[in-house]
Amino acid sequence: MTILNHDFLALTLANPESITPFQVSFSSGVGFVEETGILRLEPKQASAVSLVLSVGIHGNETGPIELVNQLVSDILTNKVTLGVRLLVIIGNPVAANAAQRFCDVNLNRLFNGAWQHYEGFEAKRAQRLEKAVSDFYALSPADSEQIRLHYDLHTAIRGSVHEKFVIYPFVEKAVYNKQQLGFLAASGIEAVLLSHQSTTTFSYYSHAVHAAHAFTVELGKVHPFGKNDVSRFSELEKALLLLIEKAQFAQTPLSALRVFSVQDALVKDDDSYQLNIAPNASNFTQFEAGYQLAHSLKSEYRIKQNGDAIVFPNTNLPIGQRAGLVVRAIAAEDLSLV
Ligand SMILES: O=C(O)CCC(=O)N[C@@H](CCC(=O)O)C(=O)O
Ligand SMILES: [Zn+2]
Repeated sequence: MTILNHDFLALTLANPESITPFQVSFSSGVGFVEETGILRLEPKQASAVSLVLSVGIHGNETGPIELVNQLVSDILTNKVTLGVRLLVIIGNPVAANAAQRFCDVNLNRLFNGAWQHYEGFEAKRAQRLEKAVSDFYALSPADSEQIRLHYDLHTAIRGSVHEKFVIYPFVEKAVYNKQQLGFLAASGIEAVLLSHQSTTTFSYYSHAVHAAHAFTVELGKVHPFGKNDVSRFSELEKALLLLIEKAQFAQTPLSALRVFSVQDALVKDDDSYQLNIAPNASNFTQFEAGYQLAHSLKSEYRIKQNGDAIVFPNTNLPIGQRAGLVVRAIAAEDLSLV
């Protein structure tokens, strides 16, 4: 018999590939373990908010997993009252057990159906996670009365000038949601990157396919299980509690946010591809116009404007994948908001 024992993370790591579905009750609702690492929590009282919280899409990004596992435990033990529909996802339990970012393929490149071109655990998992999100939102029609949310929580390989930041998925008409930005600012997010193109990430999938307010949320530097200082997530925890218990969005003025537009995605085009940065360079390190940021036998990339900065530099990946983003600061007042 499967026992949840208020510890969704322990259950998931003990059953990394699959689990027989089962149900649990708690005072403010009912929980359905639909598959390993996929827990749907339905409140007793009907709610217009359907919130997806995903963590561990990269197996070694443990801080957000610990944060969300504690939240789930507090709901199951009735310390926190569930006031919204909540889908909790621990994305890649196999990689989490191996303390690795992924096993065969980067799971966060396989959404929007990209999984169809790959094999292995991550490909199957991306398909299963899309189905979980799809089924979850199907129970909350995409109309003006319903609010679909997806916060995909990560930690980054490197340190960062702005410790906590989000990637706002590419939105066709470049109109951004004021309430969501205010909520992110209240959650301790310091910077927002406005994505310049469609991608195959989990948050982009929820935005593009399900019209959810969806964000990749970076919460600091990656650490192993047990080595995270979860007090660094306290503002996010507080804002999530208000959302989960009362369906309210904490708000901080948008002036607290630095905004960046993504200018270019650097793509590794050859085995010879190199980034000309210090090995320990932080995310948001700036460069001067003309600086040769990347080169390979096939191409080079020079900085276009003074102050353009790099985020997520990484060349330890297959040819064809993103080796970094070049971002440029823009004035928050220039954003079109709704
Ligand atoms: O630190 C890094 O280089 C990567 C951290 C990370 O996993 N970031 C996400 C961002 C996804 C997005 O662009 O929305 C990723 O690379 O998958
Ligand atoms: Zn990640």
